[in-house]
Amino acid sequence: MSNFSNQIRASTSLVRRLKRSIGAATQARSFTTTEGHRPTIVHKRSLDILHDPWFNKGTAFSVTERDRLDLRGLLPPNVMSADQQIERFMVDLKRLQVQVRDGPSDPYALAKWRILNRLHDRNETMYYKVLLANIEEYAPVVYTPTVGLVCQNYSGLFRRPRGMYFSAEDRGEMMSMVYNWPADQVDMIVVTDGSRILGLGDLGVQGIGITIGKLDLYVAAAGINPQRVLPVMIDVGTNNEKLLKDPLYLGLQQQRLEGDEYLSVIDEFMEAVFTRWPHVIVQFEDFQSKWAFKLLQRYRNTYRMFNDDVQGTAGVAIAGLLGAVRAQGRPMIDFPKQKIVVAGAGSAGIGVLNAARKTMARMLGDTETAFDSATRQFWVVDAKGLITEAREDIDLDALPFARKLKEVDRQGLHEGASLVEVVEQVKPDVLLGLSAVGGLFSKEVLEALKHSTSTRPAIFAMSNPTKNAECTPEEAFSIIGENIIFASGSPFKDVDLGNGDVGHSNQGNNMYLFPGIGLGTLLSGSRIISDGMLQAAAECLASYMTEEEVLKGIVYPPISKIRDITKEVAAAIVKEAIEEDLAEGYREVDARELKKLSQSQEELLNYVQNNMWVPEYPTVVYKED
Ligand SMILES: NC(=O)C1=CN([C@@H]2O[C@H](COP(=O)(O)OP(=O)(O)OC[C@H]3O[C@@H](n4cnc5c(N)ncnc54)[C@H](O)[C@@H]3O)[C@@H](O)[C@H]2O)C=CC1
Ligand SMILES: CC(=O)C(=O)O
Ligand SMILES: [Mg+2]
Repeated sequence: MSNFSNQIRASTSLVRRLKRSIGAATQARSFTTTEGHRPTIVHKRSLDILHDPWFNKGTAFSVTERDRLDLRGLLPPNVMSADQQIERFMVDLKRLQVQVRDGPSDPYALAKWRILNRLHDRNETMYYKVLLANIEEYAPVVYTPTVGLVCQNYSGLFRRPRGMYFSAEDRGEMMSMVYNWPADQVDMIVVTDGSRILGLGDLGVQGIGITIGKLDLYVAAAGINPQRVLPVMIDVGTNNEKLLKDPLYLGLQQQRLEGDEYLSVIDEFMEAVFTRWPHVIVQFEDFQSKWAFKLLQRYRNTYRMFNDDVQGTAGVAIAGLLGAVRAQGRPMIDFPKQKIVVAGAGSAGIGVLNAARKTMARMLGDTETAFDSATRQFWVVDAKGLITEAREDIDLDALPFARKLKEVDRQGLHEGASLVEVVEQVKPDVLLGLSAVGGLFSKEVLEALKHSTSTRPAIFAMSNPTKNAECTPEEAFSIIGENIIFASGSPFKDVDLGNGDVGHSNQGNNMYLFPGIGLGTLLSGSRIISDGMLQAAAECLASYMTEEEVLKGIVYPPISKIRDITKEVAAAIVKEAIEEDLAEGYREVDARELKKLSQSQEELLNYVQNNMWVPEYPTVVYKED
């Protein structure tokens, strides 16, 4: 344990291969006669048929065919005609041609994604080998920012299905549908309902792209076996008017289910996956805020699940915020003195606020007074401006952070004050954006931040993808000056400050935590994912950065180190699960043995490392069923 981590503890008492063998040995025979008279006889079902270019019809399989061939849930729900399929393909092809001529950047990224995606479909070992060896170059393609563009264009890009689709039409069927997935063991599921994909809003069924991107990182960073990951899309409809009217949209064309109807679908899904795979871990991803918190509360004490946007983001933000304190040359225990303005009070913003307040309060002694005092360090601005107790219909999750009217009055502020006004008056140490509004940290806002009382103001422009970042590092360094800390959710290049120095652009993204949270939970065999485990993950990330790096303004590791940091985070999770008596062991390592090996950090790290899948070809032998 590093000094830094000890300091935290002391000062705060912080305290798939998919069963491709199915049918592989069976040979398909086809008796082709006059079209429409005799059926084609196949000796394959399920994914094998979708992966067979001779018999695959993709989205054109009829509902009855889907039932006969065990395809329910393996395809998006909307059945397409062959003409529609061709139209969709041509629209996509022509759009790409036009865009290649007119503007190179997006199509280039999409073209790279397509090439990688085809490799993913042909050869997973090679795909992950390529990804891992070039993670700095390709993470931005398979993950943010390009994955956002992929989701926006998914109906056009869709070729081969990957993952499972559970739709509102599948109610009552999910318990049997889960058996259509060919893998008997699934370790990690990433699920979305597509309601808030990155900062791009409701993308309906097209949101499956983000679950695939996140699971790519699970394999690359955490070494989760690719045969044991499952991307899931729960299609309860969409409120995206454009998609509702689009004849080529692949999802259910109805308004989203709400209330108990919505909950019953998610409940049924959870029950089904945990019945088939009792040890699976489910990561909720990009659910709109109004459901993110409710679902987390509903399931977190019963199932092995977490919400990445609420909890993963919070941990990453805490690590960065602590790094920003150290970068000022101050002890980390000064964190509770930081004045923090947060723009955005959705699932991510509120998640960060709750966790940051808790960390401060612990540092101050964990009393009620400490909690109150910590709360006063935050000013929250949403679409309606500064949140105060005068806000009508205030969101219950934001209520604890509503500023008292008397206080804001003294500060020359008021209910609904603009972000510029707030930054001008508060002169914060940190300006953190999780608003999904690109350019929100305008010239005026950044000018106002020049008057920060901090010796080294920190700007966290965390919204994704790139175009939604609240500001760019060039803007931040050029307007505020060299002596700042900058982090963004999607990657930006470092800034050449013109004097031989570099302005570091950190990537503050939950990718530094979620793979380790999943891996650590798996290897500990913990029944649930506790706050303590998440706190341990955040502390581990914070302590990963050396004093020298932090003083240079580097508060997050480079993505090239993602496997290493993930291993450390996983070990921290395992250790905490053992301490909280939640660990039940993994495979042949039972709880007692786990406890024993966790006495030595080296042994614990070896245990984690030895359980990480590596993309190397195994020797393949054939055996008849
Ligand atoms: N860097 C990272 O690791 C992560 C980044 N994010 C990003 O955070 C963003 C927000 O995600 P959610 O909280 O789930 O979304 P959300 O839609 O629930 O919340 C957005 C919030 O921003 C506020 N907002 C809108 N316009 C604003 C304005 N002009 N000024 C101030 N606030 C404004 C809204 O009122 C709302 O409170 C997304 O872009 C997402 O990509 C989310 C999770 C992780
Ligand atoms: C990074 C992430 O989870 C998001 O932007 O939603
Ligand atoms: Mg997310």
